[in-house]
Amino acid sequence: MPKVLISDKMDPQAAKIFRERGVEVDEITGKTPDELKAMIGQYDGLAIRSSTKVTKEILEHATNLKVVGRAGIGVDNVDIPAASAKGVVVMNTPFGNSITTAEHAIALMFALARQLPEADASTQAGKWEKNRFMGVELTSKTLGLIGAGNIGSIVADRARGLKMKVVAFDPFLTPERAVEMGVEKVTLDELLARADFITLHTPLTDQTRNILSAENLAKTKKGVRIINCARGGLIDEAALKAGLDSGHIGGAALDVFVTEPAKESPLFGTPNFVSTPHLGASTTEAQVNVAIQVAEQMADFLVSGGVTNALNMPSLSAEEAPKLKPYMALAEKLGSLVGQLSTGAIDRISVHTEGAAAELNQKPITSAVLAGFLGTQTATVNMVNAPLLARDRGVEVREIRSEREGDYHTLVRVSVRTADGERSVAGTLFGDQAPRLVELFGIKVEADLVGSMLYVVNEDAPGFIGRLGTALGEAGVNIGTFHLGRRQAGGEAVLLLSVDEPVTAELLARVKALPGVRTAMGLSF
Ligand SMILES: NC(=O)C1=CN([C@@H]2O[C@H](COP(=O)(O)OP(=O)(O)OC[C@H]3O[C@@H](n4cnc5c(N)ncnc54)[C@H](O)[C@@H]3O)[C@@H](O)[C@H]2O)C=CC1
Ligand SMILES: O=C(O)CCC(=O)C(=O)O
Repeated sequence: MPKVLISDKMDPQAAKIFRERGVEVDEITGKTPDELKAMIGQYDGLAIRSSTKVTKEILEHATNLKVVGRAGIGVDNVDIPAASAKGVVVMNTPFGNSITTAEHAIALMFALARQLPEADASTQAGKWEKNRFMGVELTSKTLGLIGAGNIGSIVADRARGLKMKVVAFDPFLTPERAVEMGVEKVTLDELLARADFITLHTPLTDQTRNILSAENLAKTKKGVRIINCARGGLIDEAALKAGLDSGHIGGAALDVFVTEPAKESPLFGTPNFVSTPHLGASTTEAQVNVAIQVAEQMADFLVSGGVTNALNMPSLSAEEAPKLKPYMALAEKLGSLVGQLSTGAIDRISVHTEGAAAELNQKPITSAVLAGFLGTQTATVNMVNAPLLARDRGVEVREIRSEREGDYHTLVRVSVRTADGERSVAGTLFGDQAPRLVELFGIKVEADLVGSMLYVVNEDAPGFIGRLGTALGEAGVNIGTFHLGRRQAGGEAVLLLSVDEPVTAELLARVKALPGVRTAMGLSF
């Protein structure tokens, strides 16, 4: 039974779903990195929010880990390249908390417009400072939206409901989508010059870091009010403080900070500054949503191989997974076969699907071929890290589909190119389930690739099979299955035998010494 650790505070629905789906679960929150390192080795899955930092060091100790699930959107707390290199799938729940976060941005916009936190503190202090708190209306004001994705588009919708004019800067926003959202697509400079309120909804990337830098803040309208419910680091906090102090910036509300938890900041205590402790996603509804989603996604993956919302692997629905499973087994065996039989550097692998196989999601099939192929060279490869490893090794990967059936109703062909040219192997599924090799370097064969196998290339001549059988018998090796193919009578022939023991160097020497043998190799699947 797979075992999952929930290491951050999460709605109880998550643990309930894991248990219902046959996944054992421990809920242990608040552990230090060292404590997590010591315990992570026993888990197949790790469910987190933002507190747990899934670093390279933690991953090094995660000997059984297959999946990290983030109950939320941002995955800045997960070292995705390190997870990918280790073959660990990283998933998030990209929609479960979007409405809640958008509402928080709107709440902070109102808080700034009417100085609600300061008015509240003053009133509760018994001051009744009616004349001190003069607000502004939102109606007819211009809201500058930086980032018009899931959350940004909900903010735009709510702002339009408040009769605001919305201008948006997002390099990936199409003109059609801008029209659909009812926003005006503008450049960043135009947004800075026109907006009365600016709200940020982008991830933190090299392009967005300090997108509100001192220079850009200086381009804003005097009195602008700024809201950040996305990520710390999008605004230069020192420049923001200077802008608030000078009065150029009329107000700022931050839910997120460069350093979190933000227990101290030069911004604290600044007039017209409002802050919340990364509460964007903190509503009952959002937390139930993300907890359910993350548990369902992780359980799907651990129990049936379905992949949803993975950031480092192609998606594979729970319905697709059982259909693809036998293909992935076939693809992995074919990849492993070409890996074991190839000598010399391979610079290209092509995965060609024909018939029924061509109608399926190709990415998992290709990843399985690469995992099988690279598994012959390195121990720590799986479908997650195989495409990266192939790229790192300079192997070009091609996918070709032909929906028309050939000799078989479904076929996967794997071709590898080396300095000596291109060679291929092909396989099908018998009864849509059982992987079978049907072609080996241009020779028709029909073989189960299973366990220890002996591969022999010989000259097709009478008496050879008898001599080989005798040699194996004398070596005390029992033959399980025997598969034969030849290019033409009297030409090159191929033998694939499954044997009950691993093929030893001594056995290979005996076989190679037989007259007519061109090559002999041990294979294992
Ligand atoms: N405060 C909180 O508790 C929460 C914060 N978030 C954060 O909110 C942010 C936005 O989340 P979503 O809307 O779901 O993401 P999303 O991926 O749907 O949207 C992000 C948008 O940013 C745009 N973008 C990327 N680079 C840009 C650039 N250089 N300039 C302008 N726009 C750019 C993208 O094109 C995309 O449209 C994320 O950073 C996420 O982590 C999300 C949930 C809760
Ligand atoms: O889980 C949380 O409270 C933070 C949510 C968040 O920042 C996100 O989903 O990106």
